Amino acid sequence: MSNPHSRTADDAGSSGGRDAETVREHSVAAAPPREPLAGDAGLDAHLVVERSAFRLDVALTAVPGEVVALLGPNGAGKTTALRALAGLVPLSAGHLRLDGSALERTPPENRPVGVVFQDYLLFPHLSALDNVAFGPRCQGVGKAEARAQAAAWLDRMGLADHAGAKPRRLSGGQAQRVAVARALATRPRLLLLDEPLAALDARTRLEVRAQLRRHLAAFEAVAVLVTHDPLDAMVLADRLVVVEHGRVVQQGTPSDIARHPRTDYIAQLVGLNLYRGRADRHTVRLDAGPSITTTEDLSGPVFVAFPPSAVTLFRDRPTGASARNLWRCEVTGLETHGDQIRADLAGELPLAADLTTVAAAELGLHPGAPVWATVKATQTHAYPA
Ligand SMILES: Nc1ncnc2c1ncn2[C@@H]1O[C@H](COP(=O)(O)OP(=O)(O)OP(=O)(O)O)[C@@H](O)[C@H]1O
Repeated sequence: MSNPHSRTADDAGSSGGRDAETVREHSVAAAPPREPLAGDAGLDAHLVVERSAFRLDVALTAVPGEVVALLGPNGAGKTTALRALAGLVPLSAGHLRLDGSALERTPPENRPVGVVFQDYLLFPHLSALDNVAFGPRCQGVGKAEARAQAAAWLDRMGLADHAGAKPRRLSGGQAQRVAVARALATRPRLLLLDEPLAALDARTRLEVRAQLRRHLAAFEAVAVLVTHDPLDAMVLADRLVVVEHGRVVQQGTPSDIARHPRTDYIAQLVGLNLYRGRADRHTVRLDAGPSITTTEDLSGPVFVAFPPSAVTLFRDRPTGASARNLWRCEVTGLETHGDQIRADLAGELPLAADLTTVAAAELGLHPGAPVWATVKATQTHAYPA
């Protein structure tokens, strides 16, 4: 979702004359009385949105504390789904319940929903502190208390020194964190993030992704993020919901989906072997399993990722091959995707490997076949967790 409305927040001044719609996007006014149903905590949505040549029909559920990523190609309907959750697009059919309360008819400003937009939409005339204090103020919190709450959020985001800065003085990564703080300061029961890292350069993205992951892990309500980027989705989310042509084509944990992609798009996009471990220079000891040698020189908790195409399989233990990143595995599944075969491997390191049909035939791969798998350190990618 690039810009949910055609206007910007330029006219959001520091005093009362703010654009009503802008206010609505970022604030949660006192919610009308709702009648929660017992045992229905979290999100239960069936989003149906009819457009001239497009129909979104997506069921989405999540429990409090869960981070769900909506992943899909351009035009799949991710943005439409996010806007429907925010109340910026009406449902044509279906339902939307949050913590047991029906929200279909609740206007956006009354939904307990926080949104972080792709371009952040920070109010340019307000300091970082006042941007964050804005939500609590709209909820009726007194000025001093709202500012105190905002200061605490900025502190949590590592931005205490930038509280007085206007958005134009903030780096992309800092502005992103202010936008997250602003959304969280309203204490939403549903946090929506639209391509939260897309506006950042590659280097900043790494750092901000790791920080965002920590904040999302600490967030006790439901978070839904939209992204094109499989790595963002896999690192940030507990569960991926892949949408193509307005429909959910697959959902599951990142590792389930990477190992058992159900469409060619997913196979290409989320084909990523991803592990957590602890780095000591170029060696990462995995939380469960062996070590992986990487080119990055890191220490402490990290992720290591490599694509299935980086894995080379051998029938017999390769002689002369470096002992690094060499694992004995067993084929547990084979799936064809176009002219590629994805092999699902179990063993000391569960992983997915892509190979051509010719290579698979030459290796005589079949479920139960023992194989040796290698990955060059240069084809792995390690980054702080
Ligand atoms: N206002 C609109 N009126 C009619 N059709 C629309 C409107 N906005 C989007 N669409 C169509 O709805 C479909 C889904 O668009 P949407 O923006 O939700 O996809 P997306 O998955 O978010 O794509 P992207 O990743 O490119 O942002 C597309 O076919 C798009 O052309």
